This record gives sequence, structure tokens and C-alpha cells, in this order.
Amino acid sequence: MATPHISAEPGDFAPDVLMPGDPRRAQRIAETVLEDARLVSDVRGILGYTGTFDGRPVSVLASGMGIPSISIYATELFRFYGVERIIRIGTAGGMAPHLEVGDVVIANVAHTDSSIVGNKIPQIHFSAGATFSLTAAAADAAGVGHRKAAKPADDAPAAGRRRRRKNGSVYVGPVISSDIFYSDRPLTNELLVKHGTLAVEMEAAGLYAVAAQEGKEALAICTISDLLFRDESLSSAEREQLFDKAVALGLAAFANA
Ligand SMILES: O=P(O)(O)O[C@H]1O[C@H](CO)[C@@H](O)[C@H]1O
Ligand SMILES: O=c1cc[nH]c(=O)[nH]1
Repeated sequence: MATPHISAEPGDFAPDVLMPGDPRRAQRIAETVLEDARLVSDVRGILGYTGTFDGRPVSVLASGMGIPSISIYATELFRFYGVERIIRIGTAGGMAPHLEVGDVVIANVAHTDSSIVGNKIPQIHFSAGATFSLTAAAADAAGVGHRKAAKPADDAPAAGRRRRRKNGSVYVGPVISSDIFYSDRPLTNELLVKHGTLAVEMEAAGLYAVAAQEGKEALAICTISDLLFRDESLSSAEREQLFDKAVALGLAAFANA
């Protein structure tokens, strides 16, 4: 029983699915992290695989870019393939000044400018939140615990700040899931940072809204691929390959939540 966008048969997907945006990142995760991975869907080049990790069945399916795209794949997996939990393995632009390229953000909530999510329930500003148990398990696996991650003092010199910490720090906090990649809204970005937003990406809020609607579970774990307020970014090849820590946290969350 294929759906319009997934060619797999019932039972082909595991209840737990890792979901990167990029189909080539999905293929790399399947080939380098999962055991005995087999291709279960390739409609539109959106590759889906099922294998095992530490003896537990796990699938990986790309979402494509943006809330409409991830909403289609998440809905079809939850509604027609028995999927219970989806963890997005994304990239994101760092907004908060203490973030560095290579850091990881566990998105406990996702603000959005998307009307699909914002207007989901008439007259209500829908709150797009991750599943608590997955968030807590991912944070525990990262050693972040449930306390706010330590930030460098505001008056520390920038170079000193960078020397005192390693790339690959993990933070738990809000992201903005925007419909606009090439955004020209400096005031909006400044206000989002003032309100504690860590990073910008394009899918988490849509995934959380679909999970809420379908009564399922979801989380987004994003690796910082570029910095909005500093001239630093990864190439497309690096964005395809930089997922190790996020995948490890996602798999730990599936195992321990
Ligand atoms: O790397 P992925 O997971 O696709 O995530 C980010 O990258 C894309 C934009 O380049 C958007 O999908 C954004 O959310
Ligand atoms: O949506 C995104 C993803 C990565 N980097 C950005 O600046 N925006």
C-alpha cells in the first residue's frame, strides 16, 4: 500500500525514524550508522532506508526542505506506516552569539512564521513543542541535563571565549522554523535572539504540529552549519556529512526515552 509520496509496503518502516532534510544525508546515515540497511522508498529521490542500530529497528527517510514537505512525509509515516517517533536530523543557522559552527541544538520548541502551523487552530497561536521524553533523553545523552547550558560571560573577549570551548557543544532551546531561507528581516532576527532563540531552520515546527495532530512523538536535533551574524559557513558537502553527534543523540533518545 504505497502513498502518493512513499513507495514502501506496510511494515517496511520501523516505529522510529530519523529524518534529515537532505536525501544524500539519509543515504549516508543508512550506510554508515545502520546495520543491514535496505532501501524501502525512493519516490522523487526522497530516499528511505530501514536497518538496525544496537539490535533495534530504525528507519531513515529524508524530509526535503520546508514545512510543506516535512508535513507530507511525517503525516504519511505516522498515519499509514505505523511510525511512532520521528527525530529530525537537521542543519540550522546559528543566531545566538555563543553558538559556533558544529554546535548542536536540541529544539525543545519551534517558533514559526508559517501560516500552516500558526493558523492550525482558528483564533489560536499554536505552540509547536517537541515531545518531552525524547527531548530529555537527548539532553541527558549530551550531558546537558535539564539545566540551562552554561553561556560564556557577556564581557569575555570573543577570542578568549572561543579558546575556552570546543565546537560540538550541545544546547537545548528554541529555534525558529522559517518559510524563508533568504530572509531580509534584521529586526525580526534581532528580536528572536532577544527572546532566547538559538537558531533558524525550516521544518521543526511543522514536524511538531503534525506529531501533535496525529498523537505521535517528535524532536528536532540540528547541527549549526552557518552563523547568521558572522561570516562562517559550511559547504554543501560538509552539510551532507556533519551529522554524527546529532544522530548519536537521536539514537540515544530512541533507546532511552
Ligand atoms: O539540512 P536540512 O535538514 O535540510 O535543514 C536546513 O537546510 C535547508 C536549507 O538549506 C532547510 O531544510 C533547513 O531546515
Ligand atoms: O534554514 C537554515 C538552515 C541553515 N542555515 C540557515 O541559515 N538557515
